[in-house]
Amino acid sequence: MSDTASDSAPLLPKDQAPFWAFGAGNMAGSMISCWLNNGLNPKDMLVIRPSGKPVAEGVKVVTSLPEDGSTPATLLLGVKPQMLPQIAPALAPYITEKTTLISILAGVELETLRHFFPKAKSIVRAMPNLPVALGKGVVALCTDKLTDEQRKCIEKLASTLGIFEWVNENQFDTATALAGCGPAFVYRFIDALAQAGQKLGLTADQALPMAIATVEGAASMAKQADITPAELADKVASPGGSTRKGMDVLDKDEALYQLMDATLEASFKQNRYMAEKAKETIAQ
Ligand SMILES: NC(=O)C1=CN([C@@H]2O[C@H](COP(=O)(O)OP(=O)(O)OC[C@H]3O[C@@H](n4cnc5c(N)ncnc54)[C@H](O)[C@@H]3O)[C@@H](O)[C@H]2O)C=CC1
Ligand SMILES: O=C(O)[C@@H]1CCC=N1
Repeated sequence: MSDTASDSAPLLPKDQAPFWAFGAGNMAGSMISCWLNNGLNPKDMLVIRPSGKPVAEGVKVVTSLPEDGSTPATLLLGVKPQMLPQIAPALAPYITEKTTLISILAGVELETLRHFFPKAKSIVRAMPNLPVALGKGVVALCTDKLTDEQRKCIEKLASTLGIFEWVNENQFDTATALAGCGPAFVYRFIDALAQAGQKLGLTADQALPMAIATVEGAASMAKQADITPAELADKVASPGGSTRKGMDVLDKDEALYQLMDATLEASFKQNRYMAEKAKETIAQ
């Protein structure tokens, strides 16, 4: 894992601009706002989205692809994976031998992206998660080929969003399940922790902030500690105390581990399914 890019280069080198975003919903929108907050020049950015809704001060938003002959040096593809076959034919002519294409589409493989965008200089799959909005996200990355300069630029962009990790493409769906989907699982856990507290007598106004702060504090501590989370758990559990009694419930028949295995496996399988569906469209 890395949280720093290799040097103090600008967020987007001149030769990697203009930077277009095709589709800017929850995820691409969060990435863009983090980059803008960290020095991306809004003038380097063009957002193409059907709603035409503004993104940020100074960023041009259009509802369809420009027809003035302009092309992007870098393009962030942020539509839903199922949209790819519909949007690719119109977008492909804009993706030239000079373009770095960054796709955040869950499940859609490099080979499929290469089929739709054959001329792209490089294609990068990036799997961010929602906390990138705060610069506290996780970004899994893989690519088919990159020059050193492009790699530096990608790492700079990714490190601004949080920490990044290069993975093999055969690890990508697992990274997606763990980190891309992971915030949703953690939010569920927080909600469940708070609801359990309410059932035992706290009000919602008391339980929810306590649950959120407990997870935030525990995660910060796990990040800094020189022992593993499993060992930290044992430090909280005093012999004969109440934590152990609670952990006995989580640990019985490895209940929590089994639940997380099944959870990640279900997400992983859906990523594989989306990959196969996207591949079917290129076989037709
Ligand atoms: N939400 C999340 O936590 C994560 C999402 N992703 C990926 O991000 C992508 C988008 O997901 P969300 O942001 O959650 O969905 P979303 O529905 O918020 O965003 C989709 C965007 O695509 C745009 N769009 C639809 N048709 C278009 C067209 N013809 N031309 C241009 N733009 C078009 C929509 O206007 C919208 O801005 C997906 O591929 C997903 O796999 C990846 C990691 C995490
Ligand atoms: O649910 C999804 O498909 C995307 C991928 C990771 C997070 N959201």
